[in-house]
Amino acid sequence: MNAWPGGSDGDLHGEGGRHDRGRSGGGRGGRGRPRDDRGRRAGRGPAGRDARETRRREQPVLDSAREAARDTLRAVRERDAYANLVLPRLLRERRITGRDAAFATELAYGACRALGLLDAVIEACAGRPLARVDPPVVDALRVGVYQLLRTRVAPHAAVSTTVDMVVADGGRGAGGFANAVLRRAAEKTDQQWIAQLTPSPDSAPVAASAFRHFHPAWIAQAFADALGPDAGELDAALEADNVSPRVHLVARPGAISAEELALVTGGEEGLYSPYAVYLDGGDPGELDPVREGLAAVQDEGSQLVARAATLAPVDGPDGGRWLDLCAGPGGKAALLGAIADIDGAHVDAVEPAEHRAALVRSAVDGLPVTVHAVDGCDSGLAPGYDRVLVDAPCTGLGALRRRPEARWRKSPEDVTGLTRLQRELLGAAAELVRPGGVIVYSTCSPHLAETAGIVMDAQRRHGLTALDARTLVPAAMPGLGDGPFVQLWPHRHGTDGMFLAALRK
Ligand SMILES: C[S@@+](CC[C@H](N)C(=O)[O-])C[C@H]1O[C@@H](n2cnc3c(N)ncnc32)[C@H](O)[C@@H]1O
Repeated sequence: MNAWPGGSDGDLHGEGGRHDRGRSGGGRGGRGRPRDDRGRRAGRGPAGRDARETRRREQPVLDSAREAARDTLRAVRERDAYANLVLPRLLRERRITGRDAAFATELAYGACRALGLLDAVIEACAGRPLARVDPPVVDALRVGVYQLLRTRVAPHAAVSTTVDMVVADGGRGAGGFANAVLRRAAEKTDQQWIAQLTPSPDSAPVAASAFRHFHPAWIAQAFADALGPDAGELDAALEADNVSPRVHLVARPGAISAEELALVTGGEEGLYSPYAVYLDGGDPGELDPVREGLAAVQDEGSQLVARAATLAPVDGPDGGRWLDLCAGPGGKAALLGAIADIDGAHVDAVEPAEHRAALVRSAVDGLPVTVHAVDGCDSGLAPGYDRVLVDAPCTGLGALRRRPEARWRKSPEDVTGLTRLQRELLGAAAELVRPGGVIVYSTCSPHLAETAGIVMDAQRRHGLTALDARTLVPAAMPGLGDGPFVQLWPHRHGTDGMFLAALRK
């Protein structure tokens, strides 16, 4: 198809290759009228406007939503920025609101997630590796190809607006190159490109699923390993990372019930955690119960982990000495603290990073929690705890849906360094818990090396006994497998992919 009617083929080597809005004398589409942000044709204006438009057409017409998306991708690439921190700031600074803000968000986050497919298509169309394309041009092409393959934006609008951005940034030669790449990309649908570029499902089924659902193959393999006999759910597990999660609130026990919180916020009570409320939109920071400290944003899976740490059966009476060994930024410490307040217990919360320890202090304000800015592997705290929560630093593979670019940043090498720390922290917990006391070990990752591997190693080395963690979450939860550990999944439970094990000394 001709994505940009009347357009030149450009130059795949990035030389010359003027794109043709000027040549047609009629603007984009050669029909004499410019398009709006989505490529729709604008109505004719009063006398004098046509002349102004002709003059304007000689300059690239920039589009604030697409530029914000392109600039977000640039910040992610150049300075390892988080897309979901950069984009809201750009939208605020540039006063982009309403539908334009929603469009920019879809483009920026969607392109970050789909990077594997977008880059493979760009390489196929450019006939050269991405490393040999000017990086700022790549940023714009990612936004353009995303529109062509994953949105309902008219192809000619996706092409022309992207070429405009490239010309404004890199000149007409770069614009011609971008035009040619985009027109080739527009010749096929996303499904056709996926069919053409996916590794063979027969010889590499996991890599094929990874490509289809925009994940690095090693992450898809880690999910498949963790799903084990349910590896047939791999596609669903990967696809769940491509959807932004609903906001979950936690109703602080003793301060407000989930039922009251749902009524006040217009939310819906959670399916599993007795403290959870789901919100459909809006800024949770604006809600009165959140501003007043009665509720906070917290994934339902995290709520279940903190709750499990308070429920796991200890041998003998619970003396009320509880420990959160990896507390920053304080979500679980706050829930533990609220339950401790009701149960007459006290929580020590450990977080070595001073700025994160400060976040814990603020989260637990008014609760029976003492924050210690020390290393959990060598905390200096006196042993004898009844309950210890080790919510260990991990790869975060269970929360990829929260950070659009995260999956492309992580590497298998990250796992090695983290498992060493996880082993040490669980060893420290085994020293600090009293005989008969319990440790709850959790990660926001389903990677077996970080989950069952660490726990089984600790059982052997420290003589800990695994309890059936399935009894510590609501019986209504489906798909908990054979135990004794619990692995939550976004596609099954709507929570982050939290892992949870309970061990008694
Ligand atoms: C997964 S996060 C914990 C999240 C927290 N439990 C919550 O719910 O808000 C892991 C935390 O462990 C901290 N951490 C890293 N190294 C540590 C260590 N040696 N000892 C204790 N905590 C550590 C990290 O700074 C991070 O804040």
